[in-house]
Amino acid sequence: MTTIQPTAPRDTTDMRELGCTGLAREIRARAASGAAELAESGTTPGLAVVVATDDESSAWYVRSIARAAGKAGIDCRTVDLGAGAEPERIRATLERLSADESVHGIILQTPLPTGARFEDLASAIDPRKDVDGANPVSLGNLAAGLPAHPPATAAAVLTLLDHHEIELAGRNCVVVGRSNVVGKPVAQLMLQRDATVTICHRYTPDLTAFTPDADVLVVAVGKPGLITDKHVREDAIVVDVGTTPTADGGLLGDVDPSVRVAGLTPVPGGVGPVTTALLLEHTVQSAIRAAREARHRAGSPPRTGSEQR
Ligand SMILES: Nc1nc(=O)c2c([nH]1)NC[C@@H]1CN(c3ccc(C(=O)N[C@@H](CCC(=O)O)C(=O)O)cc3)C=[N+]21
Repeated sequence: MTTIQPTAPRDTTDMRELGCTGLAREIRARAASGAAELAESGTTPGLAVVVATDDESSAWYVRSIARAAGKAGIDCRTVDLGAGAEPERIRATLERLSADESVHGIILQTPLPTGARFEDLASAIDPRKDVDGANPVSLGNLAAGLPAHPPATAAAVLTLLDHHEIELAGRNCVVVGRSNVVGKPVAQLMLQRDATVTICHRYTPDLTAFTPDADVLVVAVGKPGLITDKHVREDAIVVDVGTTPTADGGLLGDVDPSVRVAGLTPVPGGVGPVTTALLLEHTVQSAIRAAREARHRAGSPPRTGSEQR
C-alpha cells in the first residue's frame, strides 16, 4: 500500500505583496494638479459615467470614481439608465455626451443588459473622450501601436508591474481572460513591451498546460479561487484583476489565498485603486488636449518650424 505524501509547504518567507500604496495616491495627485492647472484657464475636466446595470462590483466602482473625482477637482456626472435600459437609449446617451463640450471623458460600465453588445454601443463614444478604451477604434489603435487610451484596468496592470520594477521584455506572460476591457488590451500592452504573450480563456481545456510557463501571470476572469498552487511556479509574478464582492461586503480575487509565488498583487489594494486613479488621469489628459485644440481653433500664433512635423 502506498501512502500519499503531502506536498511540502512552499517557502513563504520571500513572497512579495505587490500593493498599490503610494502609487494610486501619486496618480490621483497628478490628476488633481492637472485639473487645478486647467481650472486657472476656466476649464473643469468633466467625466460622465454611464450605468445600465445593477451589478454590485460596478456600483462600487461608480461610487469610488465619483468620490475620487470630486477630490481631484473633476466634475463627475453619473447617468444611471437602469438595469433594463434599451440599447438604443444607451447609444443615444453616449452620442449626446460625446457632443457635450463640458464632458471630456466617458465610461460605459459593464456588464450591460442582455441584448446590448458592449462593442456596438462603445462605438458611439467619441474616441477623444474614450478614457476607458472601450471604442473598438481605441482597441485597434492600441493593437497597431498608435496613441489611444487603454482601458483603465489594463493600464493599471502595466502601471503596477512597472511600479514594482517587473521586467517584461523577453519574458513569458500568460493572460487568463479575453475580455475587451481587460484580457485583450493587457495582452496588447504586454506585447508592446516585447513579452511573449499567451491568452487563455473559457475554452482553454486545461489552464495548467499554459499557466506554469508564466513568468508573469495576469488573471482577469471574476471567479474566486480559480488559480491555485498547481497553476503557477513559485518564482512567478501574479497580477490578480478579479474583484468579486462577497455577501459580507468583502472582495475576492481570482487567485486562491493559499497560492505562494514570488509576487502577488493583493485584492483589495492592488489593481483596483490604480484603475480608478488612472481613469481620472485619462480624463484630465483628455481635457488638457481639448483645451489645447480649442486654443488652436481660436487662432493662436503658428507653430515654429522646429515644432512642426
Ligand atoms: N467599462 C468598465 N470598466 C471597468 O473598469 C469596470 C467596469 N466597466 N465594470 C465594473 C468593473 C469593476 N471595477 C473595479 C474597479 C476598481 C475596484 C476597486 O478599486 N476596488 C478596491 C476595493 C473595493 C472594496 O474594498 O470593496 C480594491 O480593489 O482595493 C473594484 C472594481 C472596474 N470595472
